Amino acid sequence: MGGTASAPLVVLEGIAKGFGEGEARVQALSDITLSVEAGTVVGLRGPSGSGKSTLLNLIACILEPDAGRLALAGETVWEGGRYRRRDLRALRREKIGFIFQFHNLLPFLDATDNVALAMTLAGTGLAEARRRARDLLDYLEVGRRAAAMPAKLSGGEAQRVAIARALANRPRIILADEPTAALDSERARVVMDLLRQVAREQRAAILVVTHDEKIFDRFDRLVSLRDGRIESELVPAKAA
Ligand SMILES: Nc1ncnc2c1ncn2[C@@H]1O[C@H](COP(=O)(O)OP(=O)(O)OP(=O)(O)O)[C@@H](O)[C@H]1O
Repeated sequence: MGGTASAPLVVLEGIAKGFGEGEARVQALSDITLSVEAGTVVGLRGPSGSGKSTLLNLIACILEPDAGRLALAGETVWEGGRYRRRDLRALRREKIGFIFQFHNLLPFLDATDNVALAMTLAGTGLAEARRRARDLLDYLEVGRRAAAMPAKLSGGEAQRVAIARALANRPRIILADEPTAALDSERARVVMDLLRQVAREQRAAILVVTHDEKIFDRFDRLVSLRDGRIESELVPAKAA
């Protein structure tokens, strides 16, 4: 890793993104400059339509920016009107883990295989993938549910399985879209504390889109978007 070890894992410089043409044009993001270091959990908040999902999708290379520079894990990924990497799918698989509001577990695979699948798709053999899946489920304290089908898991358990899946390929960057929206306060805090632990122990950068005020104190930084711009940023007071 050498010189890039201490560089921020996510860097956006002057990023802009619009949708549509002419009268119907919507400027979803304007002049976004933001860096996220390893070991940090950043919250993204803002009113509906302020650009939170667009920002996450740009970092994930699912949407292409119109202007600016995007660098992930020390590598410039988009600049000067084009992607600097050809294989965006491989980039996503290697560098990024995703966690969604509704965990999106596959209903016909048990917890272990939901996690293992992410690894086999990336080329890991099935036996090794299952072994690591069980280790991850243990790490997230849901190991005793390893053989359960998603329909039998509680919301909090399912979200931990989804986090295990997001960690499967050891991504340094984790993007989460409202990961606690379907959970009560207690479980939401547990999930956020797990994400904090992952950030610290695995030196990951985690960005979480959230409307959920009950977890605001769990972030290292809380960035507020309004009308596609960064309106403010604060360091929340930490609750015990
Ligand atoms: N694919 C698209 N085509 C056209 N307009 C879009 C598209 N995606 C987003 N937008 C517009 O871009 C702006 C930002 O949307 P975005 O979904 O990023 O907001 P958000 O902050 O995530 O909102 P919410 O909290 O409701 O999910 C909105 O005006 C939205 O209507």
